[in-house]
Amino acid sequence: MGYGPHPAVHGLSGAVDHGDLLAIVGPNGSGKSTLLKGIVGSLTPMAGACEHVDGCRLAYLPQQADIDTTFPATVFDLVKLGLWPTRGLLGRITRTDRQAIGRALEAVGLGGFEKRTIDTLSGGQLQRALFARVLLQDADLILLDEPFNAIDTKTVDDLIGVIQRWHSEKRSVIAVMHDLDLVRDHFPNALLLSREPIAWGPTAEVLQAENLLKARRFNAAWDEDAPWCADHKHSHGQAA
Ligand SMILES: Nc1ncnc2c1ncn2[C@@H]1O[C@H](COP(=O)(O)OP(=O)(O)OP(=O)(O)O)[C@@H](O)[C@H]1O
Repeated sequence: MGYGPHPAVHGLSGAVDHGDLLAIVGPNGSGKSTLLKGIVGSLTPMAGACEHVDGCRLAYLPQQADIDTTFPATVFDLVKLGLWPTRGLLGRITRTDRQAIGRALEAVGLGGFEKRTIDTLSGGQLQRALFARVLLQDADLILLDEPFNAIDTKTVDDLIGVIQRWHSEKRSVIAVMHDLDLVRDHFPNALLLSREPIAWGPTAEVLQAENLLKARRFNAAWDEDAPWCADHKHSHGQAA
Protein backbone atom coordinates (compact mmCIF):
# COMPACT_ATOMS: atom_id res chain seq x y z
CA MET A 1 0.00 0.00 0.00
CA GLY A 2 1.25 3.44 -0.74
CA TYR A 3 0.81 6.85 -2.25
CA GLY A 4 1.60 7.74 -5.85
CA PRO A 5 4.57 5.62 -6.86
CA HIS A 6 5.82 5.16 -3.27
CA PRO A 7 5.13 2.02 -1.30
CA ALA A 8 4.46 2.83 2.37
CA VAL A 9 3.80 -0.77 3.50
CA HIS A 10 4.96 -3.82 1.62
CA GLY A 11 5.93 -7.46 2.05
CA LEU A 12 3.14 -8.02 4.56
CA SER A 13 1.11 -11.19 4.45
CA GLY A 14 -1.04 -12.68 7.15
CA ALA A 15 -4.39 -13.05 8.85
CA VAL A 16 -5.91 -11.49 11.93
CA ASP A 17 -7.93 -14.07 13.83
CA HIS A 18 -11.51 -13.48 14.85
CA GLY A 19 -11.55 -11.99 18.37
CA ASP A 20 -7.89 -10.93 18.28
CA LEU A 21 -6.70 -7.87 20.19
CA LEU A 22 -3.77 -6.68 18.10
CA ALA A 23 -1.55 -3.63 18.53
CA ILE A 24 0.27 -2.20 15.51
CA VAL A 25 3.49 -0.53 16.62
CA GLY A 26 6.46 1.04 14.87
CA PRO A 27 8.35 4.31 14.41
CA ASN A 28 6.77 7.46 12.93
CA GLY A 29 6.14 7.07 9.24
CA SER A 30 6.45 3.27 9.35
CA GLY A 31 3.09 2.74 7.64
CA LYS A 32 0.76 2.01 10.57
CA SER A 33 -2.03 4.42 9.57
CA THR A 34 -1.59 3.43 5.94
CA LEU A 35 -2.17 -0.19 6.85
CA LEU A 36 -5.36 0.67 8.77
CA LYS A 37 -6.63 2.69 5.79
CA GLY A 38 -5.97 -0.33 3.60
CA ILE A 39 -7.91 -2.60 5.94
CA VAL A 40 -10.80 -0.09 6.09
CA GLY A 41 -10.77 0.14 2.30
CA SER A 42 -10.21 3.90 2.03
CA LEU A 43 -6.86 3.15 0.37
CA THR A 44 -6.71 0.59 -2.43
CA PRO A 45 -3.65 -1.68 -2.31
CA MET A 46 -1.17 -0.99 -5.12
CA ALA A 47 -0.58 -4.74 -5.24
CA GLY A 48 -2.02 -7.67 -3.35
CA ALA A 49 -5.33 -7.56 -1.52
CA CYS A 50 -6.90 -7.07 1.85
CA GLU A 51 -9.94 -9.23 2.51
CA HIS A 52 -12.48 -9.55 5.29
CA VAL A 53 -14.72 -12.48 6.06
CA ASP A 54 -18.19 -12.12 4.54
CA GLY A 55 -20.55 -9.84 6.44
CA CYS A 56 -17.82 -8.41 8.69
CA ARG A 57 -19.08 -5.11 10.17
CA LEU A 58 -16.30 -2.64 10.54
CA ALA A 59 -15.79 0.45 12.72
CA TYR A 60 -12.86 2.83 12.23
CA LEU A 61 -11.65 5.56 14.53
CA PRO A 62 -9.10 7.71 12.68
CA GLN A 63 -6.48 9.88 14.36
CA GLN A 64 -8.07 12.89 16.06
CA ALA A 65 -6.27 15.20 13.68
CA ASP A 66 -8.53 13.82 10.92
CA ILE A 67 -11.69 15.07 12.67
CA ASP A 68 -13.08 18.56 12.08
CA THR A 69 -14.30 19.70 15.49
CA THR A 70 -15.38 23.10 14.16
CA PHE A 71 -18.35 21.38 12.50
CA PRO A 72 -21.41 22.62 14.43
CA ALA A 73 -22.53 19.29 15.87
CA THR A 74 -23.57 18.19 19.34
CA VAL A 75 -22.16 15.16 21.14
CA PHE A 76 -25.53 13.48 20.46
CA ASP A 77 -25.17 14.11 16.69
CA LEU A 78 -21.61 12.80 16.71
CA VAL A 79 -22.48 9.60 18.55
CA LYS A 80 -25.68 9.12 16.54
CA LEU A 81 -23.53 8.64 13.43
CA GLY A 82 -22.66 5.25 14.90
CA LEU A 83 -26.18 4.15 13.93
CA TRP A 84 -25.83 4.91 10.24
CA PRO A 85 -24.84 1.36 9.19
CA THR A 86 -28.25 0.17 10.44
CA ARG A 87 -30.42 3.30 10.06
CA GLY A 88 -28.87 5.15 7.11
CA LEU A 89 -27.89 8.80 7.41
CA LEU A 90 -31.45 10.12 7.16
CA GLY A 91 -33.11 7.40 9.20
CA ARG A 92 -35.42 8.42 12.02
CA ILE A 93 -34.01 8.07 15.50
CA THR A 94 -36.31 6.00 17.70
CA ARG A 95 -36.71 6.11 21.46
CA THR A 96 -34.69 2.90 21.71
CA ASP A 97 -31.92 4.57 19.69
CA ARG A 98 -31.91 7.54 22.09
CA GLN A 99 -31.61 5.16 25.01
CA ALA A 100 -28.77 3.31 23.28
CA ILE A 101 -26.94 6.61 22.68
CA GLY A 102 -27.46 7.53 26.35
CA ARG A 103 -26.09 4.15 27.46
CA ALA A 104 -23.04 4.45 25.17
CA LEU A 105 -22.28 7.91 26.60
CA GLU A 106 -22.68 6.59 30.16
CA ALA A 107 -20.30 3.74 29.32
CA VAL A 108 -17.55 6.20 28.37
CA GLY A 109 -18.21 8.54 31.32
CA LEU A 110 -20.03 11.23 29.30
CA GLY A 111 -23.54 10.82 30.68
CA GLY A 112 -25.40 14.15 30.33
CA PHE A 113 -23.11 15.51 27.58
CA GLU A 114 -25.66 14.97 24.80
CA LYS A 115 -26.32 18.66 24.10
CA ARG A 116 -22.74 19.91 24.34
CA THR A 117 -21.27 21.03 21.02
CA ILE A 118 -18.16 19.15 20.03
CA ASP A 119 -16.02 22.29 19.74
CA THR A 120 -16.37 22.73 23.53
CA LEU A 121 -14.99 19.27 24.38
CA SER A 122 -11.49 18.64 25.67
CA GLY A 123 -9.33 16.19 23.68
CA GLY A 124 -10.06 13.41 26.17
CA GLN A 125 -13.83 14.09 26.16
CA LEU A 126 -13.87 14.07 22.36
CA GLN A 127 -12.07 10.74 22.35
CA ARG A 128 -14.62 9.35 24.83
CA ALA A 129 -17.45 10.54 22.54
CA LEU A 130 -15.79 8.86 19.56
CA PHE A 131 -15.51 5.61 21.53
CA ALA A 132 -19.25 5.92 22.31
CA ARG A 133 -19.90 6.18 18.57
CA VAL A 134 -17.91 2.99 17.98
CA LEU A 135 -19.84 1.29 20.81
CA LEU A 136 -23.09 2.04 18.96
CA GLN A 137 -21.76 0.64 15.70
CA ASP A 138 -21.83 -2.89 17.06
CA ALA A 139 -18.93 -3.84 14.78
CA ASP A 140 -17.14 -7.18 14.41
CA LEU A 141 -13.81 -5.53 13.58
CA ILE A 142 -12.79 -2.31 15.32
CA LEU A 143 -9.84 -0.28 14.04
CA LEU A 144 -8.38 2.45 16.25
CA ASP A 145 -5.64 4.81 15.07
CA GLU A 146 -3.59 6.12 18.03
CA PRO A 147 -6.62 6.20 20.33
CA PHE A 148 -4.60 7.41 23.35
CA ASN A 149 -2.65 10.22 21.76
CA ALA A 150 -2.56 13.21 24.20
CA ILE A 151 -5.09 11.60 26.54
CA ASP A 152 -4.71 11.63 30.35
CA THR A 153 -4.19 8.45 32.39
CA LYS A 154 -7.72 8.33 33.79
CA THR A 155 -9.25 8.52 30.31
CA VAL A 156 -6.75 5.95 29.01
CA ASP A 157 -7.73 3.58 31.85
CA ASP A 158 -11.44 4.05 31.14
CA LEU A 159 -11.07 3.56 27.39
CA ILE A 160 -8.81 0.52 27.86
CA GLY A 161 -11.78 -0.84 29.84
CA VAL A 162 -14.01 -0.31 26.78
CA ILE A 163 -11.48 -2.12 24.56
CA GLN A 164 -11.37 -5.01 27.04
CA ARG A 165 -15.15 -5.18 26.92
CA TRP A 166 -15.02 -5.46 23.11
CA HIS A 167 -12.38 -8.16 23.43
CA SER A 168 -14.51 -10.13 25.92
CA GLU A 169 -17.41 -9.85 23.45
CA LYS A 170 -15.16 -11.59 20.89
CA ARG A 171 -14.95 -8.56 18.64
CA SER A 172 -11.65 -8.15 16.81
CA VAL A 173 -9.73 -5.01 17.72
CA ILE A 174 -6.70 -3.60 15.89
CA ALA A 175 -5.14 -0.47 17.40
CA VAL A 176 -2.18 1.63 16.30
CA MET A 177 -0.28 2.31 19.51
CA HIS A 178 2.81 4.29 20.55
CA ASP A 179 2.89 3.50 24.28
CA LEU A 180 4.66 0.15 24.45
CA ASP A 181 3.92 -0.28 28.17
CA LEU A 182 0.19 -0.14 27.42
CA VAL A 183 0.70 -2.64 24.62
CA ARG A 184 2.60 -5.01 26.92
CA ASP A 185 -0.05 -4.72 29.62
CA HIS A 186 -3.21 -5.01 27.53
CA PHE A 187 -2.60 -6.42 24.04
CA PRO A 188 -1.98 -10.17 23.67
CA ASN A 189 -0.63 -9.76 20.11
CA ALA A 190 1.38 -7.14 18.28
CA LEU A 191 2.60 -6.37 14.78
CA LEU A 192 5.85 -4.38 14.65
CA LEU A 193 5.98 -2.49 11.38
CA SER A 194 8.75 -0.56 9.73
CA ARG A 195 7.36 -0.22 6.23
CA GLU A 196 7.68 -3.98 6.18
CA PRO A 197 6.80 -6.30 9.03
CA ILE A 198 9.61 -6.82 11.53
CA ALA A 199 7.66 -9.21 13.78
CA TRP A 200 4.05 -10.32 14.29
CA GLY A 201 2.83 -12.56 17.10
CA PRO A 202 2.61 -12.68 20.92
CA THR A 203 3.42 -9.22 22.29
CA ALA A 204 6.30 -10.26 24.59
CA GLU A 205 8.13 -11.85 21.66
CA VAL A 206 7.43 -9.07 19.19
CA LEU A 207 8.56 -6.28 21.52
CA GLN A 208 11.98 -7.73 22.28
CA ALA A 209 14.76 -5.13 22.27
CA GLU A 210 16.38 -6.70 19.23
CA ASN A 211 13.21 -6.30 17.14
CA LEU A 212 12.66 -2.73 18.29
CA LEU A 213 16.21 -1.84 17.31
CA LYS A 214 15.74 -3.45 13.93
CA ALA A 215 12.54 -1.47 13.36
CA ARG A 216 14.30 1.80 14.15
CA ARG A 217 17.21 0.98 11.84
CA PHE A 218 14.94 -0.10 9.01
CA ASN A 219 12.92 3.07 9.19
CA ALA A 220 15.94 5.36 9.41
CA ALA A 221 17.50 3.68 6.40
CA TRP A 222 14.40 3.99 4.26
CA ASP A 223 14.79 5.63 0.90
CA GLU A 224 11.59 7.32 -0.31
CA ASP A 225 12.47 6.43 -3.91
CA ALA A 226 13.28 2.80 -3.21
CA PRO A 227 11.63 0.31 -5.57
CA TRP A 228 9.09 -2.27 -4.47
CA CYS A 229 10.51 -5.17 -2.53
CA ALA A 230 9.97 -8.33 -4.58
CA ASP A 231 10.02 -10.98 -1.89
CA HIS A 232 7.61 -11.28 1.00
CA LYS A 233 9.85 -11.61 4.01
CA HIS A 234 7.31 -12.25 6.71
CA SER A 235 4.03 -14.03 6.82
CA HIS A 236 1.77 -14.58 9.77
CA GLY A 237 -0.88 -17.26 10.15
CA GLN A 238 -2.91 -18.18 7.12
CA ALA A 239 -3.41 -15.57 4.46
CA ALA A 240 -6.98 -14.29 4.81
N1 LIG B 1 -1.65 11.11 1.88
C1 LIG B 1 -0.36 10.80 1.73
N2 LIG B 1 0.31 11.11 0.59
C2 LIG B 1 1.62 10.80 0.44
N3 LIG B 1 2.36 10.16 1.35
C3 LIG B 1 1.76 9.83 2.51
C4 LIG B 1 0.37 10.14 2.76
N4 LIG B 1 0.05 9.69 4.00
C5 LIG B 1 1.17 9.13 4.49
N5 LIG B 1 2.20 9.22 3.60
C6 LIG B 1 3.57 8.71 3.77
O1 LIG B 1 3.48 7.29 3.97
C7 LIG B 1 4.42 6.88 4.96
C8 LIG B 1 3.68 6.14 6.08
O2 LIG B 1 2.81 7.05 6.73
P1 LIG B 1 1.82 6.59 7.89
O3 LIG B 1 0.96 7.77 8.24
O4 LIG B 1 1.14 5.35 7.47
O5 LIG B 1 2.84 6.27 9.06
P2 LIG B 1 2.57 5.97 10.61
O6 LIG B 1 3.37 4.78 10.96
O7 LIG B 1 1.11 5.91 10.88
O8 LIG B 1 3.21 7.27 11.27
P3 LIG B 1 2.95 8.05 12.66
O9 LIG B 1 3.41 7.15 13.77
O10 LIG B 1 3.83 9.25 12.51
O11 LIG B 1 1.47 8.38 12.72
C9 LIG B 1 5.14 8.15 5.43
O12 LIG B 1 6.37 8.23 4.73
C10 LIG B 1 4.21 9.26 5.02
O13 LIG B 1 4.94 10.45 4.73
